Amino acid sequence: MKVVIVGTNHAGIHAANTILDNTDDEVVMIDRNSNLSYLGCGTALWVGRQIDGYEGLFYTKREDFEAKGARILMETAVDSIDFDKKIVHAVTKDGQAIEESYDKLVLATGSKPIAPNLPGKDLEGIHFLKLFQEGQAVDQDMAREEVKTVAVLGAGYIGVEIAEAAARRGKKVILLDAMDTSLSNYYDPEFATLMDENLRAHGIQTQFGEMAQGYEGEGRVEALVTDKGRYEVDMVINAIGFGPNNDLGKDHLELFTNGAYLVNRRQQTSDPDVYAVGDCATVYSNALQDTAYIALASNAVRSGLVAGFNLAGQDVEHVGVQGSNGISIFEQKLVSTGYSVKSAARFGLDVDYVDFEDKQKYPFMPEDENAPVKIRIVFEKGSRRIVGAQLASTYDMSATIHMFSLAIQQKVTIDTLKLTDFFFLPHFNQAHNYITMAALQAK
Ligand SMILES: Cc1cc2nc3c(=O)[nH]c(=O)nc-3n(C[C@H](O)[C@H](O)[C@H](O)COP(=O)(O)OP(=O)(O)OC[C@H]3O[C@@H](n4cnc5c(N)ncnc54)[C@H](O)[C@@H]3O)c2cc1C
Ligand SMILES: NC(=O)C1=CN([C@@H]2O[C@H](COP(=O)(O)OP(=O)(O)OC[C@H]3O[C@@H](n4cnc5c(N)ncnc54)[C@H](O)[C@@H]3O)[C@@H](O)[C@H]2O)C=CC1
Repeated sequence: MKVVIVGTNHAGIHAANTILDNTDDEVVMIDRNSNLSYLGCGTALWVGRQIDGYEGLFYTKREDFEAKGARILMETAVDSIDFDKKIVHAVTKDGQAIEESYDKLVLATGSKPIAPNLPGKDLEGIHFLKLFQEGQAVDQDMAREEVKTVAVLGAGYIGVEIAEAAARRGKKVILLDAMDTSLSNYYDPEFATLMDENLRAHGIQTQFGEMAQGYEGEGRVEALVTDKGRYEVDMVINAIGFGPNNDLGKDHLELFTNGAYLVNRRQQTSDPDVYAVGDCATVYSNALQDTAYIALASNAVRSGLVAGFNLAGQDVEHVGVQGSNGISIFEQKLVSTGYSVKSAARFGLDVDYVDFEDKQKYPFMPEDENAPVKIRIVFEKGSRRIVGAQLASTYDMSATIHMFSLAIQQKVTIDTLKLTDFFFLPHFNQAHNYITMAALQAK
């Protein structure tokens, strides 16, 4: 069998490795970029000089796939697919048109940053932050002495992380968002405002509840204008979310409401010979118990594995996802899974919640290794199954969210959690720990 994979980043890589490790199939991998496996999560760490450089942000290379027998065509853009004849049409970097036939096709074309369609959008100094090359452009622009003020449009995950990086580079940073807090897609205001205070405490100016209306400047951006003000800036980074890159299959395959390729639990699209994985495809949300779109590397990796196993002849169903995520900015850490109270309402879930706050360890433990942890557990009224959790602390409590992720997946109720056995050792936690104490509040 011949499998063609379009897109060789996280999702495509994991599909390819799974097929190559489990079959003798012919595998052809095609990507328009010159690099593969770039961990975008490291961009802010590198730009903010928290790590030495970008070299470690690539975890595999073309030679690794060639060694396993794959043919890999980089800097080759697929421009169309004949789904009836099962032929992929592409153009190499030298402008040569090529064709690849397939028995099975994997679309792993990822996502595109949403581009604000505002006056002045083509001025110099306005950036996006997805590709490695875009990270390099941001890094180089920030190195310029004249760039003193950086505006970040969108206070989601990318925006907050790059705002921290710009502040660490000594820039004056203005972080703007249409919503009233940062991270509003992931956290309720009681948690998001902790991040907002943290950002402001580190000198970042937050302008929330403002809609950008245009960029101004002569050749290069000089100001960002919103419905509430005009901000003089030397550089702008746009980070208002991702949308699925469905260019190749949108006229042939069934799509989700946002344009993502609709896939079943085996990552198969409406064309049984075409699989879609990663940010270009839908996921099954266990919290919602329905199809959703959640662009995350963690989802890309797992969906690539599922498609790979099925293409290798193993019948594997995706268990679904919770959209578990985390962020660590200066000292503040936030992790969440499933839905917040706010996002549950947006998705039509009728929920209740419990809150608790306590120190991670007993107060007799050294102060510098201890800190308060705030937790919220969200559960569905009626079924009482857990559908979300959020935690905030300066202590690294991040691993706790894995348990909640599994709880949502397995439909654990808030009542089960009340007496669930959690180990206790003073070095780590308290006997009446904040998970138990929060769950016990549920009426
Ligand atoms: C700055 C940043 C930080 C992030 N941090 C995190 C994080 O901490 N945790 C997390 O879970 N997620 C994070 N993400 C999200 C994560 O990077 C994405 O969810 C992930 O990259 C999706 O992987 P993918 O393989 O589906 O798609 P992509 O990474 O978008 O890759 C798609 C590939 O397809 C190729 N392609 C597209 N069209 C064509 C074509 N026509 N012909 C040939 N090739 C094509 C592209 O060149 C690309 O290589 C972050 C993203 C960014 C930008
Ligand atoms: N730590 C992690 O897990 C990370 C995950 N990612 C993922 O990458 C994807 C893209 O990240 P982001 O671009 O940060 O998307 P996002 O969805 O996290 O945030 C987008 C933000 O832009 C705001 N916004 C939307 N339209 C706007 C407008 N017109 N004007 C002002 N603000 C506007 C939204 O309110 C939101 O806060 C997401 O799926 C994210 O989860 C990215 C970085 C880190």
